[in-house]
Amino acid sequence: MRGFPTLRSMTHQRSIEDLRAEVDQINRDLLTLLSKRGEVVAQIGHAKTQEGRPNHYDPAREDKQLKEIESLNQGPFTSAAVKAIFKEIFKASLDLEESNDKKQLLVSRKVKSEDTVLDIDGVRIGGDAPPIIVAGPCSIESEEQMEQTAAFLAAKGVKILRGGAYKPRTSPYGFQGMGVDGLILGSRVAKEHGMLFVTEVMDTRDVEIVAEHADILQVGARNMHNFALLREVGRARRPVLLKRGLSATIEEWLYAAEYILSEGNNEVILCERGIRTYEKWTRNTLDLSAVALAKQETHLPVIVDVTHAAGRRDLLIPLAKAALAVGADGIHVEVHPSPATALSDNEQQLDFAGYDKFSESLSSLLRQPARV
Ligand SMILES: C=C(O[C@@H]1C=C(C(=O)O)C=C[C@H]1O)C(=O)O
Repeated sequence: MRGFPTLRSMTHQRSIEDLRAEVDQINRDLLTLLSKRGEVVAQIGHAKTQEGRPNHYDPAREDKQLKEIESLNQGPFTSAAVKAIFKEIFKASLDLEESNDKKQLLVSRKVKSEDTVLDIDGVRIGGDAPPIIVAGPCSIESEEQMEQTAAFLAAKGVKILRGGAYKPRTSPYGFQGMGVDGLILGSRVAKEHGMLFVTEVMDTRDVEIVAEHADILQVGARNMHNFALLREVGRARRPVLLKRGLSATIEEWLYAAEYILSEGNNEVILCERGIRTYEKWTRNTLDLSAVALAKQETHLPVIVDVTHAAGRRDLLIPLAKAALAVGADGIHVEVHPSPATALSDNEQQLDFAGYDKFSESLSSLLRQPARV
């Protein structure tokens, strides 16, 4: 039939409203399919987590799907347009997998929104407690050294005495620590002065003996990735001070804490101690954003080891002030009666006069709980 369209043929052309109603229905169908896809993807994500796969992102799998989609595409959209849409779907799917994973982390605020406050024999750490000071020598060296340090620090109101009995030294020929004798000495001296004793454990085989003598077990920066040790301290019924690894990302640090919590030990104190960067004027670079982020993402107390972060005495006061300003729940600082003759870290430990100046400079900040 030729000529102008008749009224009848025109009625075949559907109205915009009618077409839009169909689009609305297609949107609903697409959404149903997308949600269904999201549920399946979430199950894939869960399976990956259970298998212990470190990455959810799988570019090869995404690529395979894009190739198939391209070969099936018959228009009207170009392959580039269809692929762009699917890439968005993959991205949203990956976000879903990863956020589900985070949601389940025991360290996360999504699982426990309120601050964890440790109460170790009346010493409160985290939440609304005023910031604590953990102080003492790098290594336990002698009775006289420990006695003098504990007496001095206890008189200044310090409640937690540190001191290494097992030392992770760069050189195997460096002083390796006093071992069990150091544990016995450190715990006795701390007790005599009404202090808690924190010391590092480096080996799964030592966890039991260290837990017998220490009030808090320290996992050092070099062992943050020692998953067997993390699990073992997770089984020990003692609070754990977990230092961030030298080159660990914040995520790796929090996963390390997760290892401990996953074994049933919820009493973990995170400790930022500076990370390795290209900077040479400081031993490490204090990562203040890690402190703020760890406080934001987790419910655990976070303290800052200013001694190792700086590696030099002249920066301890400003760095400690900065740490408290970003919400740290405490400061870790090395103090030795005679740093020049110390068997380890003699560049960075404070002597007693230095500690006096340090604590006076921080006194107003130490009275108040950290508030950001
Ligand atoms: C769902 C998966 O995880 C991610 C999301 C994908 C998707 O949405 O199709 C594909 C690969 C991964 O990056 C998977 O590995 O299959």
